[in-house]
Amino acid sequence: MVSCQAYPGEPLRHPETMAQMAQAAVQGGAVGIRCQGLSDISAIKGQVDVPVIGIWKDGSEGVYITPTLRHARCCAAAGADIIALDATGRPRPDGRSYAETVHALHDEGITVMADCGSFADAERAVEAGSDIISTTLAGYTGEREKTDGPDFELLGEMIKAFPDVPVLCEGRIHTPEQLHQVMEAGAWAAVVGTAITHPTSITSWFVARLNK
Ligand SMILES: CC(=O)N[C@H](C=O)[C@@H](O)[C@H](O)[C@H](O)COP(=O)(O)O
Repeated sequence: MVSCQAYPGEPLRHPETMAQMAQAAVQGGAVGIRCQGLSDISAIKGQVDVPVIGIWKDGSEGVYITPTLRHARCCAAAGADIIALDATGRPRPDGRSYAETVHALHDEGITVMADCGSFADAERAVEAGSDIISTTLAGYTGEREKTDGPDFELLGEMIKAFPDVPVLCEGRIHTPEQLHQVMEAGAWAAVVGTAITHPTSITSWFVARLNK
């Protein structure tokens, strides 16, 4: 699957642009799209037939990926097929726990993906009944080192501990070879973002190599 996101203030941050990006990714073989924000979700849902994982990023510190039940409900209303949310134990702006949020969403028939930053998050996410658990926040919550590539160690631990739960690998998959390794390790699916859809980062990788 491919994550199509542009960050605040960036030139590509426009729903139509992200919808075009998503279509281009699907043409290349993506079987699902992850995207951010209500406008992007609805624009992309209008243009692709593959499942869409929706998130709403609000802020940039603490719990910012779909931080409350309201954010998650809005993503579902915008058309997302799966809603991903921060599954850490950190305080959430609406005071609900992750588990309470998942239970409320399940009552409404919404499929939930848990963005985890550690094995403890994954345990809590499975306990809460998450439909999919993911390594998305590994390296971003201070609990694990930010590895150069995907966090293979956490991925392996999650696959081993939860054989009956779909485990998705997301975060810093930068090459086709890394994607292959992730799937060989037993991931149920993987999301690649920056390396496919963020030209500013990709350009900077080339520039950094020249300046080394
Ligand atoms: C930590 C966080 O906020 N991750 C975000 C989650 O939606 C995105 O910024 C990432 O691009 C996405 O997870 C895909 O990962 P990568 O771009 O590394 O392939």
